Amino acid sequence: MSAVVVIYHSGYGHTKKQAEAVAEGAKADLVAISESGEITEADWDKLDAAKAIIMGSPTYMGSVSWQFKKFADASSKAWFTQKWKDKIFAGFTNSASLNGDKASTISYFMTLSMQHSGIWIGTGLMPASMKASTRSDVNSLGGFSGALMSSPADSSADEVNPADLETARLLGVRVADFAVKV
Ligand SMILES: Cc1cc2nc3c(=O)[nH]c(=O)nc-3n(C[C@H](O)[C@H](O)[C@H](O)COP(=O)(O)O)c2cc1C
Repeated sequence: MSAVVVIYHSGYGHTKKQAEAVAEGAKADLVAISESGEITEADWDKLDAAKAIIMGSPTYMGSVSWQFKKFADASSKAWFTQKWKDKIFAGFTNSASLNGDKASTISYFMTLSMQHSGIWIGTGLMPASMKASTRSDVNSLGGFSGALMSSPADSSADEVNPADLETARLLGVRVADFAVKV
């Protein structure tokens, strides 16, 4: 089992690419939440054993998908005994608009992490916010609290932005570093 687990939902495959990039950076186990909002008992065991949990969901209607929320509600079982206390947490989200209220999704991940008495890790990345900045720069969406990706509504999962994937990968690297330190 890996020290870091990436748990995510993706309806149409875009956020899956982002999750894979985070997992690559963190050398993490990937756990996909199913279309019915379920994970297996073995997946729960992985989460219980992890030092760090990185959460991901597309932003749907300004928040996590209902499948992710079903997982979050099911995590109340771990919450009752504070099983995940002092684990490291981080998050990422992807949506169509450049903004699209992605911050609400990241904010929800942070709330969930605090309910589990965890330690939140942000991206630690400076934003690409100069006149010369482009969408080919790392962290061009300026995510401090979590890694952000924007996938235009008419784009396929194979067309996700490489710089956003690199932003995701770097979040994974950072979380894995902290998992070793803590
Ligand atoms: C039900 C639904 C709600 C959505 N709500 C938002 C939204 O609030 N903001 C936004 O920018 N995009 C929104 N989108 C677009 C998705 O976030 C976008 O298509 C994303 O790439 C989907 O990721 P996925 O392929 O991992 O499911 C929504 C899409 C769906 C299907």
